[in-house]
Amino acid sequence: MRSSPSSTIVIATRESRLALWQAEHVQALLAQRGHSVELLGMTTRGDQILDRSLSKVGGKGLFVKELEAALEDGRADIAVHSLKDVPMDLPYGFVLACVLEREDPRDAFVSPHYASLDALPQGAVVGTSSLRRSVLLKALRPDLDIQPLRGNLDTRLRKLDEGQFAAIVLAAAGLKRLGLADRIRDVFTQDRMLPAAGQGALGIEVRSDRADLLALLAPLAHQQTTLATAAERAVSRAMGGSCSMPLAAHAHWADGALQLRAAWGDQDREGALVRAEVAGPVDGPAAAEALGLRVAEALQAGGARKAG
Ligand SMILES: NCc1[nH]cc(CCC(=O)O)c1CC(=O)O
Repeated sequence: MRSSPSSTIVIATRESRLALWQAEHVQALLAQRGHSVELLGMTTRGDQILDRSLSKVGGKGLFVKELEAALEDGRADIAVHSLKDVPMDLPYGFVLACVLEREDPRDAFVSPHYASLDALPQGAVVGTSSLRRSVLLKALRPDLDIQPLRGNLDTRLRKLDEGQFAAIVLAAAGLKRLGLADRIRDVFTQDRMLPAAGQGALGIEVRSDRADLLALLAPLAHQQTTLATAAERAVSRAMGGSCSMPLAAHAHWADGALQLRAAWGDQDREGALVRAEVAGPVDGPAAAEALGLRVAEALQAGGARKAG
């Protein structure tokens, strides 16, 4: 049972430095609105399994299940997630209450010795455990030796500094949030490396029966990010997306329209990428979803195959 008074909002959070930053960020936003907020730190299966590629051990749900258990039994009220790590369909009884304004959605090139991907010598070892980043890197530089890289941000940077890799590729958002922006040597433009659905955005999950929290959190929503990420997540959902599929989806606003791009990597044919792009006016969640479905159809028309 929770010991705090019921007027205090309890945030369930993983205990990595990034997760804590994100939970504290939401804590500060709610405090500004006069709410009292406490954090409940937890270790998830995804944090414990560090020796295997996540795509082999059950996917991204690994990072959210324990947090949902805390919401279920009332130990906590809300869970703050990197939207990228939130499965496309939440378990029954849970909803995303809101999506906050997005940080930099791009991927970053980090290296002690080289200024950019193009500057890497032939056959250089590059660390990433993201299938999406692997296929996009292979498409840009087929000669590279892509090796798995797991662990939280500090662990990944330490492995780089120890010399295990010539370079690593990480989300710019995480580095910026932790004050590590000076480690970024280069950022990838979206025509070179398209981000994952939801990258850089935060989502707040609650139990769907908590109308009180849905109302309280609604003002934190950022409408443009909400619609852009809804379109991105619709592509992923339509493709049966999980982290075992190399799929990129990113939407940005241009001239009042939402421009949605996606890329799908064929794991059977190294370096083969299917790309699709659709733009249109989007005035609400249904239109965002429809844009996502159009892009998923275009991917499939180009040869992309759904999972499962
Ligand atoms: N999969 C791990 C993960 N989940 C969220 C982020 C940080 C960036 C974000 O908020 O999207 C990261 C690290 C990374 O991809 O380098």
